[in-house]
Amino acid sequence: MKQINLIIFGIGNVGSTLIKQILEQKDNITDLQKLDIRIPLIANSTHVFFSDALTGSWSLDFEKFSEPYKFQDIIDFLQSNDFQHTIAIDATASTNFVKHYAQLIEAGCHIVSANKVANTLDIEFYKKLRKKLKEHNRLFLYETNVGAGLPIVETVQNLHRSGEKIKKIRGVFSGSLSYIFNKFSESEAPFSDIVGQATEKGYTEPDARDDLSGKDVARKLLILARELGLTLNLQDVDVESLVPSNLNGKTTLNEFKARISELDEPFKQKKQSQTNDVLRYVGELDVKTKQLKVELVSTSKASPLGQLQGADNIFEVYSETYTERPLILQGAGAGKETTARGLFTDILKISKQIAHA
Ligand SMILES: NC(=O)C1=CN([C@@H]2O[C@H](COP(=O)(O)OP(=O)(O)OC[C@H]3O[C@@H](n4cnc5c(N)ncnc54)[C@H](O)[C@@H]3O)[C@@H](O)[C@H]2O)C=CC1
Ligand SMILES: N[C@@H](CC=O)C(=O)O
Repeated sequence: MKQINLIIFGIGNVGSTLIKQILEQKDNITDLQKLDIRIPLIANSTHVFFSDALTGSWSLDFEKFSEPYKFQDIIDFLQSNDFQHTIAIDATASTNFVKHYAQLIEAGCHIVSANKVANTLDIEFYKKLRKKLKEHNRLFLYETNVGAGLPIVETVQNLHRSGEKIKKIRGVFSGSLSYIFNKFSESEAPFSDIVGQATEKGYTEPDARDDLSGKDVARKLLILARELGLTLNLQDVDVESLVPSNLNGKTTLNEFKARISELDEPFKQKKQSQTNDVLRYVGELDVKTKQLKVELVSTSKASPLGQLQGADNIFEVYSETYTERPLILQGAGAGKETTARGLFTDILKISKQIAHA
């Protein structure tokens, strides 16, 4: 029996669902996989809760017993406990938090992340992180960075590592925008109401402008491009933003929320003027030309992109083997359950690897 300690940062939609899934599966995993999974620490942006044994009432315990913390408290906790196997889970959307990855690795943690920031900061940060992981013999998995629980990152990595030349990846990379345009195309509701629904369902980023501006899709394209060895940066992605500049930039999130209905009329007009059946927000990565672009397109309802339902993503991978007809991955591309399950899968992959090392 190997003991695996998870320290979880971010207990919002995804983090709290992950805790629920782990607690539900804990006994099965102990019996079948001989892994004793424990969660000795959970934290949000301000408070941490140290626990001997997290139970189903963890959120009440967190409210009552959590305490304000500095990041050094986490490192001190790891050093004083000297756990044999620790995995740090990043279920935040924080840029500040990823700057602590190096310290976590030095303190012995492997990392599993849903947060796309570490993989999309400048290429120097990206390379340094991988060097640090190598020096300390630690693992970093981030399948949920693209397509939530869909295994697109691993598929692209496997094809690339086995020498398959990937030429193009195209598709709908955003679960929230998939949901938004599916609903918007089929209903009379104003655009802003549908964005609100996507946020309520947990599909959007904490700041929905990260989705609407195309930044989230740009990040996903960049993550796949870097897997293929392209040393590009976020600025290299050509993005058609859906947020007018007067609501982006210096506008606070609360101001944006108060004024989001300003998007209703322009989107109504876009819908009325489209030449085809449905709107789709499409990402494309052309490996040869190193061009990454994100744009709103009007497409036939009968096409694979047009047939998407709910918050589904679709990824079409064109390569030397998959030339005429691409390899296709399709399914829910956002949502707390599917994303948490993706994190859980990454945790088990690392656990098995370290348990058998
Ligand atoms: N919701 C979805 O469908 C998917 C989400 N993701 C990613 O999962 C991550 C989390 O998303 P949600 O759970 O929806 O967000 P959320 O807003 O519901 O939760 C974020 C959590 O992170 C915490 N946090 C923020 N800064 C922190 C810091 N510096 N240290 C510790 N905790 C911090 C917040 O207090 C909150 O508990 C994001 O990076 C998102 O891109 C990835 C795939 C799908
Ligand atoms: N906000 C993202 C969530 C997953 O990464 C999306 O809409 O796809």
